Amino acid sequence: MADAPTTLVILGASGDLTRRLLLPGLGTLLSAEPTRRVRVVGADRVDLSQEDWQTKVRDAFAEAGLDTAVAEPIAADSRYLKTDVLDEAQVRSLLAEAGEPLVLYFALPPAVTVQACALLEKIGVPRGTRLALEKPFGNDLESARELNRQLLRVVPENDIFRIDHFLGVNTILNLIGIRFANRLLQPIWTSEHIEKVEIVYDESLALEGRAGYYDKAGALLDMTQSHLLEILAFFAMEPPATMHADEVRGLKAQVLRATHAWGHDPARASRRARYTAGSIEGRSIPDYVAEEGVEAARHTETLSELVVQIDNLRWSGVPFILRSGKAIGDQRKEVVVTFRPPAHVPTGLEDNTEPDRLVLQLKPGAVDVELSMNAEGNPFELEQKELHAELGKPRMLPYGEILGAILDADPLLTIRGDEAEELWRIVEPVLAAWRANKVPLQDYAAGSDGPAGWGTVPRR
Ligand SMILES: O=C1O[C@H](COP(=O)(O)O)[C@@H](O)[C@H](O)[C@H]1O
Repeated sequence: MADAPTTLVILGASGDLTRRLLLPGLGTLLSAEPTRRVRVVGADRVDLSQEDWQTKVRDAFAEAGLDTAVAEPIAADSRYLKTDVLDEAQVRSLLAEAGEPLVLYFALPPAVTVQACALLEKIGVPRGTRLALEKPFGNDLESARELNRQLLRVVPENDIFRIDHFLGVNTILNLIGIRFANRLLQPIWTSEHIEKVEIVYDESLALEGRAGYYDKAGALLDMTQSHLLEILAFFAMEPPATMHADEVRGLKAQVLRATHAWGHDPARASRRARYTAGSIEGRSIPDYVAEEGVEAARHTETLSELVVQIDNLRWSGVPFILRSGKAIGDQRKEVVVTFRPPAHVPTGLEDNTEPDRLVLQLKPGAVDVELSMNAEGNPFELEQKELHAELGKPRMLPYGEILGAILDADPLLTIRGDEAEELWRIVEPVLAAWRANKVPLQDYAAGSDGPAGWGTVPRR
């Protein structure tokens, strides 16, 4: 007899995450892998008829371009179970009705997720149940540790999937290919050859009505503590022998353990700023503090920069500049590797060029290699030339990749408990320095490129 399909229970089924990301992601997964067997169960506190839920599923699948022949049986089989995740009787009944094997996806506010996990600890879950949790994972190192301990009382580590959707982005996964499958780059991926690395995710997007979440998080927690440090981990980890989750996640945790604020001085290693009114591509953007739901007294930053060092043999002395901001005029979503100058350029060649650079563009995906070459006119004059390759369209949305891995019970594309704790351990001293007002909160006009003078590395 064929194995039963995995049941994906989405807790928080009427929410924004489900509509915008999870169901479309699932749609693209099923489009790329139409023979996959999955049952979708929506669960939430609100009243929703079976028809309305199935329409939601159908609409999201259609939006994702999923063939009706694949979409229809899954949508028609999909059920909505009205459930308050904090009510013991209702959760028991949800678990009994959902069937196995089971994935419980918490598309819920973090505080509710924590309470719901406490309830699961009390009532237990069927063996083999997988738990998928969205960021933020805890609100500080201590709460992340406590949440890890609690989750481990419910299911084993490899059944906990801490989500970071950047790990499903093909251009970020390409870091593994570009690093480890190229003889040309492998030997030079060290401090001997690399001068600095910039990991930048500057968005033109402003607050867009997300004050409820963003104003409490800010740029450092929203992007650097999670996504940018995960990119750094892929960029800087030691070479894995295989792509097995235990091995790759172990190597990522290892490099994160060696990561600290530049000079171990979080105040000098970080910068923060907040946008004021401005305009982006004709859209006028109000001052951040004038946005609905923002508390000016929180001093939330919308742009942050953190320089870190990795205290190990491979990376000693190389600054990694992690920067991300909102309402930035010139969107830049890229990893830029600047190489050291050659040890000697033959005397007689006129060299006015910049250092060699490798630019990994994360969105849209492309790779640029900038090299010094003989100029078109005078062969004794060097100029910078760019080799450009497009990465092409991903096979599915990032959430599709991640859901696929969860349904396969493969934790490779999610964050292990100790990694999650390291991410907090790295940024907590920065937050403490900011709270103590050791770093001024600068401002920049929406649509500008942020305050001048950033991107430099303080002397250690
Ligand atoms: O997790 C988040 O990521 C997005 C950026 O990711 P993208 O895939 O949408 O480009 C960011 O805008 C958001 O603030 C943050 O919470």
